[in-house]
Amino acid sequence: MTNSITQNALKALLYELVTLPKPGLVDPLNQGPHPDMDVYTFVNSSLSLEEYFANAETLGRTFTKTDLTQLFFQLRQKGITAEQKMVTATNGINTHKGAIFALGIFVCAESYCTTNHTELFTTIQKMCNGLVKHDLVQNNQLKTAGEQEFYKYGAGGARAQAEQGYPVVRDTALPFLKNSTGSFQTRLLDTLMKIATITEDSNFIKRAGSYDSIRCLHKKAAAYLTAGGYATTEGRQKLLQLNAECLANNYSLGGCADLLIVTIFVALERGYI
Ligand SMILES: CC(C)(COP(=O)(O)OP(=O)(O)OC[C@H]1O[C@@H](n2cnc3c(N)ncnc32)[C@H](O[C@H]2O[C@H](COP(=O)(O)OP(=O)(O)OP(=O)(O)O)[C@@H](O)[C@H]2O)[C@@H]1O)[C@@H](O)C(=O)NCCC(=O)NCCS
Ligand SMILES: Nc1ncnc2[nH]cnc12
Repeated sequence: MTNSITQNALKALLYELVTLPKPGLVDPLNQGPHPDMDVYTFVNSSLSLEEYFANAETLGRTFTKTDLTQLFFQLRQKGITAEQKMVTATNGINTHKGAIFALGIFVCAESYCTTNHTELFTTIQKMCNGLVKHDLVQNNQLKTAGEQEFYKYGAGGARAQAEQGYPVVRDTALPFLKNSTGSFQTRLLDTLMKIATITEDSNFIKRAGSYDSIRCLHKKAAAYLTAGGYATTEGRQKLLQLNAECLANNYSLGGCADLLIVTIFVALERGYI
Protein backbone atom coordinates (compact mmCIF):
# COMPACT_ATOMS: atom_id res chain seq x y z
CA MET A 1 0.00 0.00 0.00
CA THR A 2 1.18 3.53 -0.79
CA ASN A 3 2.58 5.22 2.31
CA SER A 4 1.17 8.45 3.71
CA ILE A 5 3.91 10.79 2.43
CA THR A 6 3.33 9.62 -1.14
CA GLN A 7 -0.44 9.81 -0.66
CA ASN A 8 -0.17 13.38 0.59
CA ALA A 9 1.97 14.27 -2.44
CA LEU A 10 -0.72 12.94 -4.79
CA LYS A 11 -3.45 14.65 -2.74
CA ALA A 12 -1.56 17.95 -2.98
CA LEU A 13 -1.48 17.71 -6.81
CA LEU A 14 -5.21 16.96 -6.93
CA TYR A 15 -6.25 19.60 -4.35
CA GLU A 16 -4.47 22.27 -6.39
CA LEU A 17 -6.10 20.99 -9.59
CA VAL A 18 -9.70 21.10 -8.32
CA THR A 19 -9.34 24.55 -6.73
CA LEU A 20 -11.21 27.14 -8.81
CA PRO A 21 -11.43 29.71 -10.33
CA LYS A 22 -7.62 29.88 -10.64
CA PRO A 23 -6.22 32.71 -12.79
CA GLY A 24 -3.79 31.61 -15.51
CA LEU A 25 -4.21 27.93 -14.70
CA VAL A 26 -6.22 24.84 -15.57
CA ASP A 27 -9.15 24.02 -13.28
CA PRO A 28 -12.27 21.85 -13.65
CA LEU A 29 -14.28 24.69 -15.24
CA ASN A 30 -11.60 26.31 -17.34
CA GLN A 31 -8.42 25.58 -19.28
CA GLY A 32 -7.24 29.15 -18.74
CA PRO A 33 -4.44 30.07 -21.16
CA HIS A 34 -3.54 26.37 -21.64
CA PRO A 35 -5.47 25.15 -24.70
CA ASP A 36 -3.35 21.98 -24.90
CA MET A 37 -4.33 20.66 -21.45
CA ASP A 38 -7.42 20.15 -19.32
CA VAL A 39 -8.31 18.66 -15.98
CA TYR A 40 -8.15 15.12 -17.39
CA THR A 41 -4.61 15.69 -18.66
CA PHE A 42 -3.65 16.71 -15.11
CA VAL A 43 -5.32 13.66 -13.54
CA ASN A 44 -3.35 11.41 -15.92
CA SER A 45 -0.18 13.32 -15.18
CA SER A 46 -0.71 13.19 -11.39
CA LEU A 47 -1.29 9.43 -11.31
CA SER A 48 1.76 8.78 -13.49
CA LEU A 49 3.89 10.30 -10.71
CA GLU A 50 2.91 7.91 -7.90
CA GLU A 51 5.90 5.63 -8.39
CA TYR A 52 8.26 8.62 -8.52
CA PHE A 53 7.02 9.96 -5.19
CA ALA A 54 7.28 6.49 -3.65
CA ASN A 55 10.88 6.31 -4.93
CA ALA A 56 11.64 9.81 -3.61
CA GLU A 57 10.24 8.79 -0.23
CA THR A 58 12.39 5.61 -0.13
CA LEU A 59 15.46 7.59 -1.17
CA GLY A 60 14.99 10.08 1.68
CA ARG A 61 14.33 7.37 4.25
CA THR A 62 17.36 5.23 3.30
CA PHE A 63 19.99 7.90 2.54
CA THR A 64 22.86 7.62 5.05
CA LYS A 65 25.66 9.90 3.76
CA THR A 66 26.36 13.31 5.28
CA ASP A 67 26.50 15.38 2.07
CA LEU A 68 22.83 16.04 1.32
CA THR A 69 23.58 17.47 -2.15
CA GLN A 70 24.19 13.85 -3.16
CA LEU A 71 20.65 13.09 -2.09
CA PHE A 72 19.40 15.84 -4.40
CA PHE A 73 21.40 14.58 -7.38
CA GLN A 74 20.15 11.01 -6.84
CA LEU A 75 16.60 12.38 -6.70
CA ARG A 76 17.14 14.38 -9.89
CA GLN A 77 17.91 11.19 -11.84
CA LYS A 78 14.54 9.85 -10.73
CA GLY A 79 12.95 13.20 -11.62
CA ILE A 80 14.24 12.95 -15.18
CA THR A 81 12.63 9.49 -15.52
CA ALA A 82 9.42 10.86 -13.96
CA GLU A 83 9.33 13.69 -16.53
CA GLN A 84 9.50 11.09 -19.32
CA LYS A 85 6.64 9.12 -17.75
CA MET A 86 4.60 12.32 -17.38
CA VAL A 87 5.14 13.20 -21.04
CA THR A 88 3.96 9.70 -22.04
CA ALA A 89 0.89 9.94 -19.78
CA THR A 90 -0.09 13.34 -21.22
CA ASN A 91 0.71 12.64 -24.88
CA GLY A 92 3.61 15.04 -24.92
CA ILE A 93 2.32 17.87 -22.73
CA ASN A 94 4.29 19.51 -19.94
CA THR A 95 1.83 19.56 -17.06
CA HIS A 96 3.97 19.02 -13.99
CA LYS A 97 7.64 19.68 -14.78
CA GLY A 98 7.92 22.23 -11.99
CA ALA A 99 5.98 20.04 -9.55
CA ILE A 100 8.18 17.01 -10.30
CA PHE A 101 11.12 19.14 -9.25
CA ALA A 102 9.64 20.93 -6.21
CA LEU A 103 7.32 18.26 -4.79
CA GLY A 104 9.95 15.57 -5.38
CA ILE A 105 12.34 17.61 -3.21
CA PHE A 106 9.71 18.05 -0.47
CA VAL A 107 8.74 14.37 -0.43
CA CYS A 108 12.36 13.22 -0.30
CA ALA A 109 13.30 15.79 2.37
CA GLU A 110 10.22 15.07 4.51
CA SER A 111 11.02 11.38 4.47
CA TYR A 112 14.68 12.07 5.34
CA CYS A 113 13.59 14.35 8.21
CA THR A 114 11.16 11.77 9.61
CA THR A 115 13.97 9.21 9.81
CA ASN A 116 16.74 11.57 10.93
CA HIS A 117 14.75 14.06 13.07
CA THR A 118 15.90 17.14 11.14
CA GLU A 119 13.98 20.29 10.15
CA LEU A 120 12.32 20.24 6.71
CA PHE A 121 13.31 23.60 5.21
CA THR A 122 16.89 23.45 6.51
CA THR A 123 17.22 19.97 5.05
CA ILE A 124 16.02 21.24 1.66
CA GLN A 125 18.58 24.07 1.82
CA LYS A 126 21.32 21.52 2.44
CA MET A 127 20.11 19.28 -0.39
CA CYS A 128 20.02 22.17 -2.87
CA ASN A 129 23.13 24.01 -1.70
CA GLY A 130 25.01 25.44 -4.74
CA LEU A 131 22.26 24.52 -7.23
CA VAL A 132 22.04 27.94 -8.93
CA LYS A 133 25.81 27.98 -9.45
CA HIS A 134 25.85 24.36 -10.63
CA ASP A 135 22.96 24.67 -13.10
CA LEU A 136 22.99 28.31 -14.14
CA VAL A 137 26.27 30.14 -13.44
CA GLN A 138 28.46 27.32 -14.77
CA ASN A 139 26.15 26.55 -17.67
CA ASN A 140 26.91 28.14 -21.03
CA GLN A 141 24.01 26.48 -22.88
CA LEU A 142 21.05 28.30 -21.41
CA LYS A 143 18.01 26.81 -23.14
CA THR A 144 14.93 26.65 -20.91
CA ALA A 145 12.85 29.66 -19.87
CA GLY A 146 14.37 29.50 -16.38
CA GLU A 147 17.90 29.35 -17.73
CA GLN A 148 17.39 32.25 -20.12
CA GLU A 149 15.73 34.39 -17.47
CA PHE A 150 18.75 33.89 -15.25
CA TYR A 151 20.97 35.09 -18.10
CA LYS A 152 18.75 38.10 -18.93
CA TYR A 153 17.48 39.21 -15.50
CA GLY A 154 19.52 37.25 -12.95
CA ALA A 155 16.31 35.54 -11.78
CA GLY A 156 17.03 32.07 -10.38
CA GLY A 157 13.45 30.76 -10.76
CA ALA A 158 12.60 27.32 -9.41
CA ARG A 159 16.22 26.57 -8.53
CA ALA A 160 16.72 29.71 -6.41
CA GLN A 161 13.57 28.94 -4.38
CA ALA A 162 14.89 25.45 -3.73
CA GLU A 163 18.40 26.58 -2.80
CA GLN A 164 17.01 29.14 -0.34
CA GLY A 165 14.80 26.48 1.27
CA TYR A 166 11.55 27.76 -0.27
CA PRO A 167 11.18 31.02 1.70
CA VAL A 168 7.90 31.78 -0.12
CA VAL A 169 6.44 28.58 1.34
CA ARG A 170 8.14 28.61 4.73
CA ASP A 171 7.67 32.30 5.64
CA THR A 172 4.56 33.32 3.73
CA ALA A 173 2.32 30.67 2.17
CA LEU A 174 2.37 28.04 4.91
CA PRO A 175 1.67 30.43 7.84
CA PHE A 176 -1.02 32.09 5.71
CA LEU A 177 -2.75 28.78 4.94
CA LYS A 178 -2.44 27.61 8.53
CA ASN A 179 -4.14 30.74 9.87
CA SER A 180 -6.78 30.98 7.13
CA THR A 181 -10.43 30.22 7.73
CA GLY A 182 -13.47 29.42 5.60
CA SER A 183 -14.05 26.80 2.95
CA PHE A 184 -11.21 24.78 1.48
CA GLN A 185 -11.72 26.54 -1.83
CA THR A 186 -11.38 29.99 -0.24
CA ARG A 187 -8.33 29.00 1.78
CA LEU A 188 -6.49 27.46 -1.16
CA LEU A 189 -7.38 30.22 -3.63
CA ASP A 190 -6.33 32.92 -1.20
CA THR A 191 -3.08 31.04 -0.52
CA LEU A 192 -2.41 30.85 -4.27
CA MET A 193 -2.90 34.60 -4.51
CA LYS A 194 -0.69 35.19 -1.48
CA ILE A 195 2.03 33.25 -3.30
CA ALA A 196 1.38 35.37 -6.40
CA THR A 197 2.06 38.59 -4.42
CA ILE A 198 5.78 37.77 -4.13
CA THR A 199 6.84 34.99 -6.49
CA GLU A 200 9.20 35.47 -9.45
CA ASP A 201 7.25 32.99 -11.57
CA SER A 202 9.46 32.12 -14.55
CA ASN A 203 6.46 30.71 -16.40
CA PHE A 204 4.59 34.02 -16.08
CA ILE A 205 7.68 36.07 -17.03
CA LYS A 206 8.28 33.92 -20.10
CA ARG A 207 4.70 34.29 -21.32
CA ALA A 208 4.58 38.04 -20.55
CA GLY A 209 7.92 38.58 -22.27
CA SER A 210 9.33 40.98 -19.67
CA TYR A 211 10.56 40.81 -16.13
CA ASP A 212 8.71 43.97 -15.05
CA SER A 213 5.36 42.34 -15.80
CA ILE A 214 5.71 40.23 -12.67
CA ARG A 215 5.41 43.39 -10.52
CA CYS A 216 1.98 43.96 -12.04
CA LEU A 217 0.90 40.44 -11.05
CA HIS A 218 2.22 41.04 -7.51
CA LYS A 219 0.12 44.23 -7.22
CA LYS A 220 -3.07 42.65 -8.55
CA ALA A 221 -2.76 39.66 -6.23
CA ALA A 222 -2.20 42.02 -3.28
CA ALA A 223 -5.26 44.10 -4.24
CA TYR A 224 -7.38 40.91 -4.28
CA LEU A 225 -6.27 40.04 -0.75
CA THR A 226 -6.73 43.62 0.49
CA ALA A 227 -10.29 43.50 -0.82
CA GLY A 228 -10.88 40.51 1.48
CA GLY A 229 -10.07 37.63 -0.88
CA TYR A 230 -12.50 35.06 -2.18
CA ALA A 231 -14.91 35.45 0.73
CA THR A 232 -15.90 38.95 -0.46
CA THR A 233 -17.77 40.15 -3.55
CA GLU A 234 -15.05 42.70 -4.33
CA GLY A 235 -12.34 40.05 -4.00
CA ARG A 236 -14.22 37.68 -6.32
CA GLN A 237 -14.65 40.45 -8.89
CA LYS A 238 -10.94 41.20 -8.82
CA LEU A 239 -10.14 37.51 -9.24
CA LEU A 240 -12.45 37.15 -12.23
CA GLN A 241 -10.85 40.25 -13.74
CA LEU A 242 -7.38 38.75 -13.29
CA ASN A 243 -8.63 35.49 -14.81
CA ALA A 244 -9.84 37.37 -17.88
CA GLU A 245 -6.55 39.30 -18.18
CA CYS A 246 -4.50 36.09 -17.96
CA LEU A 247 -6.65 34.52 -20.65
CA ALA A 248 -6.51 37.55 -22.95
CA ASN A 249 -2.74 37.95 -22.59
CA ASN A 250 -1.78 34.26 -22.39
CA TYR A 251 -0.31 34.67 -18.90
CA SER A 252 0.27 31.48 -16.90
CA LEU A 253 0.87 31.16 -13.16
CA GLY A 254 2.54 27.73 -13.44
CA GLY A 255 5.28 28.48 -10.90
CA CYS A 256 2.78 29.82 -8.33
CA ALA A 257 0.72 26.63 -8.81
CA ASP A 258 3.76 24.51 -7.99
CA LEU A 259 4.42 26.52 -4.84
CA LEU A 260 0.77 26.06 -3.82
CA ILE A 261 1.17 22.31 -4.36
CA VAL A 262 4.16 22.04 -2.03
CA THR A 263 2.44 24.30 0.53
CA ILE A 264 -0.58 21.98 0.52
CA PHE A 265 1.75 18.98 0.89
CA VAL A 266 3.40 20.40 4.03
CA ALA A 267 0.03 21.51 5.42
CA LEU A 268 -1.29 17.96 5.00
CA GLU A 269 1.82 16.48 6.61
CA ARG A 270 1.46 18.81 9.60
CA GLY A 271 -2.32 18.51 9.91
CA TYR A 272 -2.97 22.21 9.16
CA ILE A 273 -5.66 21.24 6.65
C1 LIG B 1 15.05 22.85 -12.33
C2 LIG B 1 13.92 22.40 -13.23
C3 LIG B 1 12.61 22.75 -12.59
C4 LIG B 1 14.12 22.84 -14.66
O1 LIG B 1 13.85 24.16 -14.74
P1 LIG B 1 13.88 25.25 -15.87
O2 LIG B 1 15.25 25.49 -16.35
O3 LIG B 1 12.83 25.00 -16.86
O4 LIG B 1 13.62 26.37 -14.84
P2 LIG B 1 12.47 27.28 -14.36
O5 LIG B 1 11.80 27.93 -15.52
O6 LIG B 1 13.05 28.19 -13.34
O7 LIG B 1 11.44 26.37 -13.64
C5 LIG B 1 10.77 25.29 -14.22
C6 LIG B 1 9.37 25.23 -13.74
O8 LIG B 1 9.25 25.42 -12.31
C7 LIG B 1 8.08 26.17 -12.04
N1 LIG B 1 8.47 27.52 -11.50
C8 LIG B 1 8.58 28.68 -12.17
N2 LIG B 1 8.96 29.68 -11.37
C9 LIG B 1 9.08 29.14 -10.17
C10 LIG B 1 9.45 29.68 -8.90
N3 LIG B 1 9.77 30.97 -8.76
N4 LIG B 1 9.49 28.86 -7.84
C11 LIG B 1 9.16 27.55 -7.99
N5 LIG B 1 8.79 26.98 -9.14
C12 LIG B 1 8.75 27.76 -10.21
C13 LIG B 1 7.35 26.27 -13.37
O9 LIG B 1 6.55 25.07 -13.56
C14 LIG B 1 5.20 25.23 -14.02
O10 LIG B 1 5.21 25.72 -15.33
C15 LIG B 1 5.43 24.61 -16.17
C16 LIG B 1 5.23 25.01 -17.60
O11 LIG B 1 6.29 25.92 -17.85
P3 LIG B 1 7.46 25.83 -18.92
O12 LIG B 1 8.15 24.55 -18.82
O13 LIG B 1 8.30 27.04 -18.80
O14 LIG B 1 6.69 26.04 -20.18
P4 LIG B 1 6.40 25.18 -21.46
O15 LIG B 1 6.47 23.73 -21.24
O16 LIG B 1 7.24 25.70 -22.55
O17 LIG B 1 4.92 25.56 -21.69
P5 LIG B 1 4.09 26.85 -21.72
O18 LIG B 1 3.40 26.91 -20.38
O19 LIG B 1 4.94 28.07 -21.97
O20 LIG B 1 3.14 26.57 -22.82
C17 LIG B 1 4.58 23.52 -15.62
O21 LIG B 1 5.31 22.33 -15.66
C18 LIG B 1 4.39 23.96 -14.17
O22 LIG B 1 4.78 22.94 -13.29
C19 LIG B 1 8.49 26.33 -14.32
O23 LIG B 1 8.19 26.09 -15.66
C20 LIG B 1 13.94 20.75 -13.34
O24 LIG B 1 13.08 20.38 -14.37
C21 LIG B 1 15.30 20.19 -13.55
O25 LIG B 1 16.00 19.91 -12.61
N6 LIG B 1 15.67 20.07 -14.81
C22 LIG B 1 16.96 19.65 -15.17
C23 LIG B 1 17.04 18.18 -15.37
C24 LIG B 1 18.48 17.88 -15.59
O26 LIG B 1 19.27 18.10 -14.70
N7 LIG B 1 18.81 17.42 -16.76
C25 LIG B 1 20.16 17.16 -17.08
C26 LIG B 1 20.68 15.87 -16.55
S1 LIG B 1 21.56 16.05 -15.05
N1 LIG C 1 -3.49 23.79 -12.65
C1 LIG C 1 -2.42 24.05 -13.40
N2 LIG C 1 -2.53 24.66 -14.61
C2 LIG C 1 -1.44 24.92 -15.37
N3 LIG C 1 -0.17 24.63 -15.00
C3 LIG C 1 0.00 24.04 -13.83
N4 LIG C 1 1.13 23.61 -13.18
C4 LIG C 1 0.76 23.07 -12.02
N5 LIG C 1 -0.59 23.10 -11.85
C5 LIG C 1 -1.09 23.72 -12.97
